[in-house]
Amino acid sequence: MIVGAGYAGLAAAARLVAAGLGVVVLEAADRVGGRAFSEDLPSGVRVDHGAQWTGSSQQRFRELAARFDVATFPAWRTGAHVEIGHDGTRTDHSGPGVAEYRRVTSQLDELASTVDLEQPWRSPDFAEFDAQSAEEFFAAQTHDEDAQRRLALAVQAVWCCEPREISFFHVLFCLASAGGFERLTENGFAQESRFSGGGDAVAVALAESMPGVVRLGEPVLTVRHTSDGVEAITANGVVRARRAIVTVPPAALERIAFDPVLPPARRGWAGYAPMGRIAKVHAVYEEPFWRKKDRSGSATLLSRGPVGLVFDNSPEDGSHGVLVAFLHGDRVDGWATAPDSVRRTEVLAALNEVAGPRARMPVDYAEMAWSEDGWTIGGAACFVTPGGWTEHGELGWRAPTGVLHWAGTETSSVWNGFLEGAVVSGERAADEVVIAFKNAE
Ligand SMILES: Cc1cc2nc3c(=O)[nH]c(=O)nc-3n(C[C@H](O)[C@H](O)[C@H](O)COP(=O)(O)OP(=O)(O)OC[C@H]3O[C@@H](n4cnc5c(N)ncnc54)[C@H](O)[C@@H]3O)c2cc1C
Repeated sequence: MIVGAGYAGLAAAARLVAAGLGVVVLEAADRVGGRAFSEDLPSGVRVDHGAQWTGSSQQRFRELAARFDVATFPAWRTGAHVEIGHDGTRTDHSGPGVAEYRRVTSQLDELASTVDLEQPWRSPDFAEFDAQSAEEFFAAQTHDEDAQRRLALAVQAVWCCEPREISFFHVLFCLASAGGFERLTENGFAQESRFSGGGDAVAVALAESMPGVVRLGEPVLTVRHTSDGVEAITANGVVRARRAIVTVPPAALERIAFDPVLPPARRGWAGYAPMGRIAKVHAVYEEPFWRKKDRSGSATLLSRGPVGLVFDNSPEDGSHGVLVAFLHGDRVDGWATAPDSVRRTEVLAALNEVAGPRARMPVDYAEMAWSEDGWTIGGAACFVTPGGWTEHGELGWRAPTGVLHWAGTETSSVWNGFLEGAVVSGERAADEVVIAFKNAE
């Protein structure tokens, strides 16, 4: 059995079905896709509340998309980028601190190149890097406050937390898993293209390719496991299997009662792996009016407001204009709990800064704060707090617990935190199950 019908669970299921095994996927929500969730707004525009981009170096995911004829198109980028500085200064280029920022990020790449992705605890200076936060490392490398603000925004954008919260080793590990800082943060890599049918289109196609396998609206409440098998008690009954692959993010494990309780390392790991905080807000317009002024619609906001990044998320056919605002880390916390009208006003004020007064008058408007999502409880992924890798990485990260196997993007050595990581993790866990069955024959 598989717990969770996000990309990890569906990729695992497809691998097991291909190996001729009987599989059931238990999904709490009433849809597949997990952190990839697309929706048609009243204007007819389809938006991605969750994952939206893919890049050509995300090989397994692209292969799956091609298998199901899910088309992609290049993300909209032409025109000038806007940057709003911490003091509100607006420029059409990058402001101060860029050279120093680049010096530190190339240092990060150098350190990341030494990370052992399969056994991270064997990496050089592992314990030293894991003991400190990214903030501590940055402060020791540069006194340039503008560069530090840029580094902070990069951490917020990628890990959806603050530099003070995240293990510096975890930053290096993720950089290594993606192939470098540039691939994570610069246009044309992780943000190269979007899906014509939405970020969950491949998930929907995968589920449809395995009729009867996925059971929606079936949250797993308790998992009883022995050396002989596993029993999941769901809201609808009991499901039994020889092995289980659990794909929920570590932070969501606390919603499942395990009997017997999970080993200390696995529980400890989950305690060091909180979910990031992210919200996306889409504002839809009759046309992408910013392009008439040769603006790309993309912006970096180093100012104090809730919005950190803005992109042109217009549909492929250009029938409407869509701006998407990203809110991350501390910036989400106060915003998400503010009254509707305050949240909307703050986001539209930021879009006004970026694209001009027409941005204040969208024809459609949609918010999604992932911390409010009942089953995923945050995003884009879990991050690891200082000391977590050292305390529990070796035994708690993804080593199987008897008949329980662990998947989900957080367990991936490749593109950890991304769709690609989810697929790779699901296939790896499925292979563990197949090998376990062969060994038992
Ligand atoms: C706002 C946002 C933007 C993102 N943008 C991108 C992007 O552009 N590109 C990219 O590559 N990645 C992006 N990501 C990350 C990407 O979405 C994730 O890495 C990926 O979807 C994780 O897949 P998963 O299968 O590991 O986990 P999930 O998608 O979280 O799947 C886990 C599933 O388990 C279910 N579940 C939880 N608890 C239970 C339970 N008790 N019983 C049964 N089911 C349960 C959940 O409902 C969920 O469906 C983004 C994420 C977010 C939130």
